[in-house]
Amino acid sequence: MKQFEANFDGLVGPTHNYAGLSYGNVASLNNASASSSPKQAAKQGLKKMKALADLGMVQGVLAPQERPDIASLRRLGFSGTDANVLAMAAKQAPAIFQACCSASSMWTANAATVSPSADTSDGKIHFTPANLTNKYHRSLEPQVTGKILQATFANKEYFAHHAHLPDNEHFGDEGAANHTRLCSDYGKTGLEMFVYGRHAFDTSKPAPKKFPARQTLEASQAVARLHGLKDDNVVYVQQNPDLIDQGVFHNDVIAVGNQNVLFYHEQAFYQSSQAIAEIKQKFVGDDLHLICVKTEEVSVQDAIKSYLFNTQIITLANGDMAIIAPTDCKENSAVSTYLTNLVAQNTPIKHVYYHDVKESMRNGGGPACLRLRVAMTNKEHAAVNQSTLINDNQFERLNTWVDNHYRDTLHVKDLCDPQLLIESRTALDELTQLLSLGSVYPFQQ
Ligand SMILES: N=C(N)NCCC[C@H](NC(=O)CCC(=O)O)C(=O)O
Repeated sequence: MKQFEANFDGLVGPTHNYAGLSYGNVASLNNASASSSPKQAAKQGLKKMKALADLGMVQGVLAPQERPDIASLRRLGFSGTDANVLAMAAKQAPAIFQACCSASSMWTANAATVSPSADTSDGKIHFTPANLTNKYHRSLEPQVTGKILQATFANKEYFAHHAHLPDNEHFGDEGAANHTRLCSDYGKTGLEMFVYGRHAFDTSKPAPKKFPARQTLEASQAVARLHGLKDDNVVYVQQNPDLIDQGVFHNDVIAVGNQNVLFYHEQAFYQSSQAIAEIKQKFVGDDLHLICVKTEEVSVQDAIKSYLFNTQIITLANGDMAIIAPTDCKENSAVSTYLTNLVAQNTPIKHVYYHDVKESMRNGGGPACLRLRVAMTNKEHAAVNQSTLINDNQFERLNTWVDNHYRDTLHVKDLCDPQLLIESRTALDELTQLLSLGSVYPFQQ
């Protein structure tokens, strides 16, 4: 039976804006209050999805969330009509209000952790939505993310869905951004690598000093248990705390893996040589390619600015691997030189394709942030909600939908416009028809 890895990208929502919400994510802080283009952001994302579909990849889409999140604002005591809730919150608590307007669910690498059926004890694909406790605006996502995942992967014979971990920072979980699966083939049992930032229940252990560690070891261990993974097929690696303090807020900013390739910066991991030794020892297969980028080749700052490691590494139909990189990598001389040399070396990576995802990059989200990977068999592929898969028709329909409902520009001051809430809800109601999701949003209950 054929095995492959699908990418499910987050569709950018109608309220995409730069609110400087993510302390520790340098791009988010640097671009706070810049004006955004929700329409361009969504179309950039769709263009990348279509490019991968045209490369023969299985490409899906995960719907955005209802923003402004009126229900969350009411839970905080803002009351009256929806318009009044918007006006009251925007006036009395602008930072909280802006957090309730974020389109951050677009970064579906943070939507969940996914364990393919070749790894799990019950032979199903397991999903655990990330609780994203460290950032308030992201902590609003897991409930609806769970509903969207269950409407996308509905067939209980093939897909198992867990509740997100407890909403407490001891179990801070940022999903697939801190999870990499190494395997000799997508359909064979893989080594699932969980990267965490701190030990929540043992403060004697190393931890970053300046920026928060958003993922805890205990959260990663809980997900591995829930997914029924065997200890021999799991490795826990601590992120280098010094790098978190330089702005590496998720592991997918400094490392990325695909099948038998781990592409990472030499400073990525704490006690790196022990971590790599354990990965080598546990990897099932013989030709593991560890592509370690040295600081003198690409500095940590260049890696963070260009998102060299927030690239997607995909396996094409002919077996070659390709890197999907943001154009920011092309614009950085050290990084573009590195990539040009890389494809000429003797590694499985033979091609680099650049994509403009600048609207997302300005909030610290690159190509890999925008996608959730799901390795699957043909039968599991057939069991997915087919309306969520990108083909020529669905691409056209979604682009037209964006053209009809999205604003060309948006500024933080526009977020309390009652018309924007109406536009967003109208758009999402139509989207749930387009993607055959059913009523997944609070406003539809
Ligand atoms: N690396 C991965 N997998 N995901 C990137 C997430 C970026 C996101 N930015 C934001 O949420 C900024 C929102 C704002 O400031 O408006 C975050 O920090 O959680």
